[in-house]
Amino acid sequence: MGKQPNLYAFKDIDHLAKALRKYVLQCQSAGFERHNAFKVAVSGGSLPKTLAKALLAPSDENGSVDFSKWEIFFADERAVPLDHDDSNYKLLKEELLDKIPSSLGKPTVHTIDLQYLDDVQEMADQYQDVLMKSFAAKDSVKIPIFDLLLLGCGPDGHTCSLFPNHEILRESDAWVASVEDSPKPPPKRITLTLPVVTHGVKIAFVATGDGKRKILSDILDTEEGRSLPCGLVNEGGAERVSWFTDNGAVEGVGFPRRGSL
Ligand SMILES: O=C1O[C@H](COP(=O)(O)O)[C@@H](O)[C@H](O)[C@H]1O
Repeated sequence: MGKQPNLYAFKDIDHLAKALRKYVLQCQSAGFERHNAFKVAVSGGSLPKTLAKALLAPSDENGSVDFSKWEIFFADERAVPLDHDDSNYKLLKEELLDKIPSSLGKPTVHTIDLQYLDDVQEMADQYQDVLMKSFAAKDSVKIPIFDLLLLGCGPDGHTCSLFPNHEILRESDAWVASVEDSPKPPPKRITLTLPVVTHGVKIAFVATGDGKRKILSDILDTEEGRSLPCGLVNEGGAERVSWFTDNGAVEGVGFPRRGSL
């Protein structure tokens, strides 16, 4: 059997957040060594709240967050104004960005271009240009390699705005794609594509609560689950993928757990 993703299960969100903090700080150090910056893609949904718990905790033996060298991109974004309740940016802003103390520095945050709200393909192309500018310091960059992608897992196995059985899963050229028919509202979105997600140096899923139990069991324990978007990320990212879960989400899941980071 090939290399496997790592599954970590914690007794509650506080313990998960502590471990997630340690993991992100390790990724941050690796990014700073690699290019004196930390390029991270962040999802919406339930992730920003847990992420904020991890990152806004006081500095500890694992180090401290230096947001001044962070470049934050959206793993997916909904085609809505930035102050709309469906905006992933709004969620991240309220949960995390607005609460960062000045002592931790200010991250660079790459939001969608609002002039393309009515044309999501243009919006995706423009966001891809933003990635190109950030990653393609050398002309030869074929795909952006994020230091870390922080992802959620929907109850249907979607991640980013990569939905089960959607043609977007076959996109192999574009770095950013548009979605006009998302099964989960709102329908219009942009998303990083599967090859970009699976090329990340590290890829972390955060999935908590009883509501995620069934889908985690499908993704991690069954053959069918391998073709779900989260299963495809597991397959492509293998040992570079880590799942941060709580006991409620993985009760009954047979996939072997890792002890510690
Ligand atoms: O629509 C979305 O859903 C997923 C999963 O959300 P969750 O609330 O089940 O964690 C999220 O990762 C994605 O960014 C978002 O646009």
